[in-house]
Amino acid sequence: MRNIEVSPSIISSDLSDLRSEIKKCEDAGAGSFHLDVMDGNFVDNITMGPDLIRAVRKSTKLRLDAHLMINRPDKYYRDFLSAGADVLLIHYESPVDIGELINKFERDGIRYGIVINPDTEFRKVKKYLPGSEILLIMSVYPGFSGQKFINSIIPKIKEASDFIKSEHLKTRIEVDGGINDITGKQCVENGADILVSASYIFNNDVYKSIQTLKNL
Ligand SMILES: O=C(CO)[C@H](O)[C@H](O)COP(=O)(O)O
Repeated sequence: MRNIEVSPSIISSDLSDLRSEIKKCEDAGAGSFHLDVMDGNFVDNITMGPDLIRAVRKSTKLRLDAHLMINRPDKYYRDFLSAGADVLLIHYESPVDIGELINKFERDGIRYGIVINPDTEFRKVKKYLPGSEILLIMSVYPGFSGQKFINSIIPKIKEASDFIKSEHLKTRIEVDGGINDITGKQCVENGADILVSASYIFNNDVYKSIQTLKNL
């Protein structure tokens, strides 16, 4: 497995704890951090904004992906970039013109990835993949950590992986939601490159669980 991306959304909101947890994840071999940005509209939850991302940025040099679960990624994406996010993950389901937003990213050299919810078919985003660094396949309905992995998304990972190989694209497949040693293994076997995980890591020994996912 190439990359374990830790989602620190369930770590304490105490900043010194956040820093020590981040350090622990780095020492365990995490490849990047996944920052869940939720606005209480696109999903039924509110989480980190640019200021918290800025705090995480100060604590790590690893890649920061900002997963924008918000209604207006077009209006706010610059705030996340200036806070220190490296890659913007935008939902196909966002109520904005995704094609137009991607054109802006391409023009301005912004790194981005496309996210699809469990019910969204892979074929809908095929055309956006050539410039997309990441295709994030959600394995839960976005909004909350600690949900159960939805098994029916597995064929979508395989379909995306076959397509990416046949088109010789560089897009990496990431899976997020309910990832543990068992579900993570299924994702890897079907072509996932990056696994995002929060509860499996933080409800267990951080070092051991990151190592287990890395070794899948
Ligand atoms: O927030 C989420 C969905 O919106 C994620 O599922 C989170 O990034 C990972 O959490 P967990 O590993 O507990 O499923």
